[in-house]
Amino acid sequence: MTNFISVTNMTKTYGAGENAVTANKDISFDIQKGELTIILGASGAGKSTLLNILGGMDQLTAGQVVVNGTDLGQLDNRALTTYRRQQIGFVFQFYNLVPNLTALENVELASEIVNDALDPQKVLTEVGLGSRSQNFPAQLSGGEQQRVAIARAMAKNPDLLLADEPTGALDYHTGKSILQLFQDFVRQSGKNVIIVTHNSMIRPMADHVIEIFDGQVKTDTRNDQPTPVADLEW
Ligand SMILES: Nc1ncnc2c1ncn2[C@@H]1O[C@H](COP(=O)(O)OP(=O)(O)OP(=O)(O)O)[C@@H](O)[C@H]1O
Repeated sequence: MTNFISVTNMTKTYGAGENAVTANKDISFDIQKGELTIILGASGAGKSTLLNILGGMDQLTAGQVVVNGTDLGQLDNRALTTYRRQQIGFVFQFYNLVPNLTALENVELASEIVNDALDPQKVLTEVGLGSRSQNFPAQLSGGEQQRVAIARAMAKNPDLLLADEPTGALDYHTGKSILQLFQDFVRQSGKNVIIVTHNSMIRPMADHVIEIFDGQVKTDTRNDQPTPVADLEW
């Protein structure tokens, strides 16, 4: 197995002097190719900070982060932008769709900025929204909007899909169907998904769970036999 991601003694501090906040402290872990990884932790533990660094949205303060052979600490802003564009798909808690564009146009927006994009209509069909492509976000339920957001992230054909509390605004059953989509995507594409959550009940669905407490790695556990989302109850 090859390491797809290596994080070594990574520290992220916001601000300076008396006001400095160290959100990630000396974090180390590896992630293998094709893994569904869950980063687990309470509010304020430093999960989003870690995800933002992996996604090139923020720069680390110390240590090393290598994603798919790219040493993120060595990239200037311009190179980080290219990295974000070409290699990363993001899914957020509140979907972040453009309200005056249709579902299809929202997905096209992402596919247009990369070289090897997938067909937007096809991807919408894959997430179960093939017949809703002409609807605007306000005409879709929360779960459907999140499916559009996932289609938008997947259409870029990224090596790494990052999701920050993707079911945080959804009810139990809708949330479960969204998690199923991520698990299917990993199994079918062999690509990597990292889900950040505070919900420890979903940990059995992952291949790998990294628990963050107070900015540090508390536990790092691999799961040889992850549970299909359909069999999970919480
Ligand atoms: N841009 C920033 N400037 C200053 N402090 C920040 C910034 N971003 C995060 N922090 C601080 O870093 C710490 C970790 O925040 P982070 O958002 O990573 O936690 P989290 O585990 O994702 O929490 P939540 O689940 O509530 O989003 C917090 O104390 C937060 O206030």
